[in-house]
Amino acid sequence: MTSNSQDTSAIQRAVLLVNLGTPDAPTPQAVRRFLREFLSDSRVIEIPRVIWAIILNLFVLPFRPKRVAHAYASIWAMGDSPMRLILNAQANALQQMLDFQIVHRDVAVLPAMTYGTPSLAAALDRLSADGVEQIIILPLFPQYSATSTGAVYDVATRWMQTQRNLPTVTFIKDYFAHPLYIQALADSVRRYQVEHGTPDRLLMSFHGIPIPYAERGDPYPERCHVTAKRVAEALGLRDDQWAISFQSRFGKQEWVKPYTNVLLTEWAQAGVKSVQIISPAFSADCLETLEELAIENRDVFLSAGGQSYQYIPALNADVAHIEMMAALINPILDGFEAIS
Ligand SMILES: C=CC1=C(C)c2cc3[nH]c(cc4nc(cc5[nH]c(cc1n2)c(C)c5CCC(=O)O)C(CCC(=O)O)=C4C)c(C)c3C=C
Ligand SMILES: [Fe+2]
Ligand SMILES: [Fe+2]
Repeated sequence: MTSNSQDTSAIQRAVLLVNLGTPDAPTPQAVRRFLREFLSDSRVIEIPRVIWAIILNLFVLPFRPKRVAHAYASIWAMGDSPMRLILNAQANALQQMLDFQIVHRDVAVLPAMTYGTPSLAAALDRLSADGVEQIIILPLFPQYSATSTGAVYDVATRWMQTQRNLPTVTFIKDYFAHPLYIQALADSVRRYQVEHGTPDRLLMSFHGIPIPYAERGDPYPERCHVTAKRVAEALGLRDDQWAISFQSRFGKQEWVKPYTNVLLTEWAQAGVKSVQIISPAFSADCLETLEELAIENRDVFLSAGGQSYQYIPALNADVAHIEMMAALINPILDGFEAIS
C-alpha cells in the first residue's frame, strides 16, 4: 500500500514525515502563494509584523516569485517539485519497512509539509477523522531550528487547539548526532568517492539562519557544527581536508558564516582545484541543493579558478536514511504498545 493512498481508517497509529514545503508549480503565481505563506510565519521572519507586511507586499512578493519560479523550473522533475516527490518516496519506503517488521505492522506513514501541500494540518484532520489515537511527528530537519522544526510544532499545536478528543502526539526534535545519521552521510560520501574519486576538499554546506536568531538562543548552528565534525571523524578526514559553510541567505541581515559562495571563491583563489560538496541539513534534494549548490555555486567555484566541482546528492530515500527514521520511531511505537 502506498502512503498517499493509505487507508488509515483501520489504523490506530501513524507517523507523519514533515518537510518544509514547496510551491505547487514552477510559476510566479504558485511561487508567490508559497512564499506568502512561508514568509508570513513569524518563526521564519522575526521583524515586527506591520513593518514586515509592508516589506513583504511591496518589495518581496512583487519581484522575487518571478526569479525564483525560473529557478524552480530548472529543477522541476517528473511534473513536480523534487522535495514533494522525494518526501512521497521516503514515506512509501518507511511504510514498506514498517510493514515488513512483524511488531509494528499497523502503522500508517503519511507525508506532510509545514507550508503548501500536502499540508500537515490536513493530514492531522484526516487521521483524527479516522480515529487514529497515536501520532508521531518526525520533522525531517536533522538539526533543530526554531525557524524550521519550531514551525512544525506550531502547525501541529495550533491544530491540537481545535480538537476535543486529542490523540497521543510525540514530536521528534531532531537527530543531528544520531550514529545512524552520521553513518548514512559518511557512507554516501564514501560511495560517491568510489565512483568519482577523492577531491582536494570536502565542503559540508548547511542552510543558514540570521546571526541574531542564533544569538537569541536558536541552537541550530551549534548542531550543524556537531554533525559536520562527526561526519569528518567518521570519514577520517584531517582538518585541512574539509570545512563547514552556510548557504541560502535571504534579506539584509548578517547570517551565520562562513558563507558557502565566499568560501568557495577563497578556496579557488588559494589554488584548491577540486571540491565535493554535501548538504547535511537537507533530508531531501530541493531548490537549495539542486539549484543553489549544484548549479549556482558550481559557477562560483569554476569561475574563480577551480577545476572540478561535484555535488553529492542528499540522502533522500536511501535505505540507510529510512533505517535511521525507523530507528527513531520504533522505540516510541514500543512505548505506545505498552500503554494501549
Ligand atoms: C529568513 C528566511 C529564511 C530562514 C530563517 C530559513 C530557514 C530554513 N530553511 C530551511 C529549508 C529550506 N528552505 C528553502 C527555501 C527557502 N528558504 C527561504 C528563507 C529562509 N529559510 C526562502 C525565501 C526559500 C524559498 C526560495 C527562495 O525564495 O529563495 C528550502 C527549499 C524549498 C523547495 O521548494 O525546494 C528548504 C528545504 C531550513 C532547514 C531552515 C532552517 C535551518
Ligand atoms: Fe537559495
Ligand atoms: Fe529556507
